[in-house]
Formats: sequence, structure tokens, C-alpha cells
Amino acid sequence: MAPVGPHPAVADVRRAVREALADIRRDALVLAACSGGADSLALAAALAFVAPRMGLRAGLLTVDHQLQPGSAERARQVAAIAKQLGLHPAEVLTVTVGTAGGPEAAAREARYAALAEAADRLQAAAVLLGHTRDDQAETVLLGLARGSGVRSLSGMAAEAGRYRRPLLDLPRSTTVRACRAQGLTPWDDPHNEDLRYTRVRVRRNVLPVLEQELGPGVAEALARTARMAREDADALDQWTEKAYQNCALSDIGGSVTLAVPELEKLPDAVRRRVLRRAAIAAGAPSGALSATHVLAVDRLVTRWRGQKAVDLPGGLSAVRRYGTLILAISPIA
Ligand SMILES: Nc1ncnc2c1ncn2[C@@H]1O[C@H](COP(=O)(O)OP(=O)(O)OP(=O)(O)O)[C@@H](O)[C@H]1O
Repeated sequence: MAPVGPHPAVADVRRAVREALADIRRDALVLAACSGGADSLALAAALAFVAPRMGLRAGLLTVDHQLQPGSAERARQVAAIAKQLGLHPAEVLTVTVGTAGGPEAAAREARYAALAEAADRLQAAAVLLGHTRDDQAETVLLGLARGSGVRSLSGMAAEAGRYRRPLLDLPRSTTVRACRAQGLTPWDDPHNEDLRYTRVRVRRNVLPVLEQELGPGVAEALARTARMAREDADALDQWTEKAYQNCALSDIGGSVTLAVPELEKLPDAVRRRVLRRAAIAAGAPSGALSATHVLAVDRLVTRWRGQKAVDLPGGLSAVRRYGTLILAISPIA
């Protein structure tokens, strides 16, 4: 009799995890970050299966945000499932969520801080996150709606520092089926159904309409867009860095001087990135520097009519002096 292989969805998740761990050295510890939802539960189960076969150690971290009644008990249940799966260590990280930046951002900040602390303490080689292709599609749509550039359209990276996202090419439906096939009962976070959150509205209302009107495969196409946009953004970043080095006549703490004739040779996309890069080098806080600021500085290069200095965040100003553009703490002497 032919041996019965795993369910196709289970096999898909295991393959994705195996590929994501291919470069990790033997005996290293890999941790699954698991909320108990279908995506990260399927991820944890796949890690438990795959890691020992690759000579790796596998553990699990679950964060109790203490934001909902019963969250501590649920976190304990996730840790218990982890132990049954053979994941060790299986830790509950209890955090206190602040308020800065709104509830979602504050919870994310507390979660990543706890994951990073545990990963350092346990000397883990990698922490796996359960984001799927659908999460990626939602991220791209949210970026599009904000009117963002290619970097933002490139969504989430498959690998960023210690974090890896093995499921980024798999649909959420695969993780749901993988859990069912293994008898794992995921926890459905009520926040995932709460239509007050923009991301939930994108998931529940926007993507289904796009699929219905444009045909199936929209999520896949958006995830593909993210991959291509990431390559483009990486290339533009490299080009910008080279161009910056070429344009910068001086770059000394808090003051950057750029050569206007060199800036004029650059295509808009690169020149504006160079200007942004220069403003940050001069001390502008990147979060506060908007496209409008950069465009105003750009006009000192491309639409020069003797304008006055442009004010930038961080007490900076940009001023044109003959063939140079100076970005420095104002007032410029
Ligand atoms: N409480 C948590 N503890 C540990 N890891 C978490 C927690 N919440 C989220 N994560 C990690 O971040 C990933 C993305 O989280 P997000 O909140 O966007 O999705 P989710 O609906 O919780 O996903 P899942 O279906 O895996 O639970 C999860 O797949 C998981 O790896």
C-alpha cells in the first residue's frame, strides 16, 4: 500500500517553513511567535515538525497583551499546545500595553519589544511570524490608499533582521485547512472581526469586492506587486546612496551641502530621494519629513526664482546659495 502523505495544506506550510530555515546553522534555536490564531498555529506546528529533521531546535513565544478578559488563560493554552507539539521552550510573555500612537500601534510595539527581549535572552537565531499572502495583500492596499511610494507598496519583507515570514506566499485558507487537518483549534481573535479597524474593513469588505469584480487572484497579484516593488525600492535606494555621495560637497553633523549642478542631472525620483536623505543626514526626524517638505526643497533646485529658505522639521532649513543647496539648523549664517 502506498504510504499516505500529509494533507496538502500541511505539506505546503511545512515546505514554506523548511525553505525559510534553509540557511540557519545546525543546533540553532528557532522560535515561532504565536497568537493562537490559525496562521501562527499552523506555523508553529510546521516548525515543530520540520526543525528536528533539519537539526534545529524549535520553541514558541506567545504574548499576553492583557487587553481582553481571559487573555492570560488563552496564552497558557497556546503554551500548552506548544508543549504537546514538542516545542521547547514555550513561553508566555506578559506585557503592559501603553497608549502611544493608538491601541494597535501600542500593542504592536509592546509585542515586538517582548519578542526581541526573549529572542536575545534565549539566543534564538530567528523568530518566525505567521503573516500570510492575504496579510501582504492588505498591507499593499493600505499603502496604495495612503498614496505611498514603492517602499510602502513593497509590503512586509520575508526576512527582516531576526524576523522571518515563511507564509508570505501562502493564502490564509491554507493555514486554516492545515490546522483543521492536524486537529488544531485556532483561536479567533474578536479584533480580527472588528470593523472599526481599517485593516479589518480591507479584509472583510474591500478585498472580497475586488475579487468578485476583477476575478480571483487579486490577493496573489497584490503580493506579486509587493515583491516587484521591493526590488525596485531596493534598487532606487542603492542609486540614491551613490547619487548622494556624488552630490554631497560636505556632510558634517547637522549641516549638509549639495552641488546643484549634480542634483539637476538626476531623474525626479532619485533627486527627491537624495534631498530626503540629505535632510535626514542634517538632522530632520524622518517620521516628520513629508513629501510636501521634500517637494518644497526640490523647487529650490528645479524652479529656482530666488525663493527664501524652506523650513523643515527638527528646526532645519534648506537654502540655495549660488550653485549649492545647504540644509542645516536655521538660521543659516
Ligand atoms: N499575541 C501574540 N503572541 C505572539 N505572536 C503574535 C501575537 N500576535 C501576533 N503575533 C505574531 O504576529 C503575526 C501577525 O499578527 P497579526 O495580529 O497580524 O495576525 P493574527 O491574526 O494574530 O495572525 P494569526 O492568525 O497567526 O494569529 C502572527 O502570525 C504571529 O506570528
